[in-house]
Amino acid sequence: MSRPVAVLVGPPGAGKTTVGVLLAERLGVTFRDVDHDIEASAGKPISDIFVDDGEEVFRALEASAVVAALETHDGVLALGGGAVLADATRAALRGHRVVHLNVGLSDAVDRVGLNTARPLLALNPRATMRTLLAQRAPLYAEVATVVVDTDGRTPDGITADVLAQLQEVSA
Ligand SMILES: Nc1ncnc2c1ncn2[C@@H]1O[C@H](COP(=O)(O)OP(=O)(O)OP(=O)(O)O)[C@@H](O)[C@H]1O
Ligand SMILES: O=C(O)C1=C[C@@H](O)[C@@H](O)[C@H](O)C1
Ligand SMILES: [Mg+2]
Repeated sequence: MSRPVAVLVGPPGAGKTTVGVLLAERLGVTFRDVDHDIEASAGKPISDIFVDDGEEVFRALEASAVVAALETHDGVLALGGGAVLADATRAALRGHRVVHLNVGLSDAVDRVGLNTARPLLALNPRATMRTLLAQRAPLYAEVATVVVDTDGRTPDGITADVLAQLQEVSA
């Protein structure tokens, strides 16, 4: 059984996909994004899964996709922003190197913008993001072995910090 070299968690706009790609390049490993796994197996975008099937169905697909990816991927793995909501997913993350990319309200809203690909943030993005950050902060903290702040920082700088902290943890 393989295990990821690092699992990235954090809210929408934290930069899991952006930093994950850079981190994988720096480590010479492959990058995998559970959001993409779900879209590939459902054959449609996440926004369509939310509209056609509802959030509950999406969360069930997500929980299975996370377990499958944790068991089979040996590179860098990014989870969806809400994956940590599932008790089973938080339990499955125990023993893994989990990097929480931390982002504050202002940077998160700026980065996510008005992009309708994020169904939860399609209406009133700022208020929704504020609630989501507050509700999920303890869940990211519970699973993280490394925390990196991303506000006002470039993806390259964040990636260097993640690498340094991962090395410290495994030293
Ligand atoms: N450090 C950063 N500074 C400025 N912009 C950034 C930074 N990191 C990511 N971005 C931009 O913010 C947007 C969201 O980034 P990204 O898709 O990587 O976030 P995510 O955490 O994967 O979000 P989601 O949970 O929705 O998948 C993208 O347009 C990306 O280019
Ligand atoms: O924060 C969330 O709940 C989500 C984040 C995205 O990565 C996707 O997994 C989906 O849009 C839900
Ligand atoms: Mg992403």
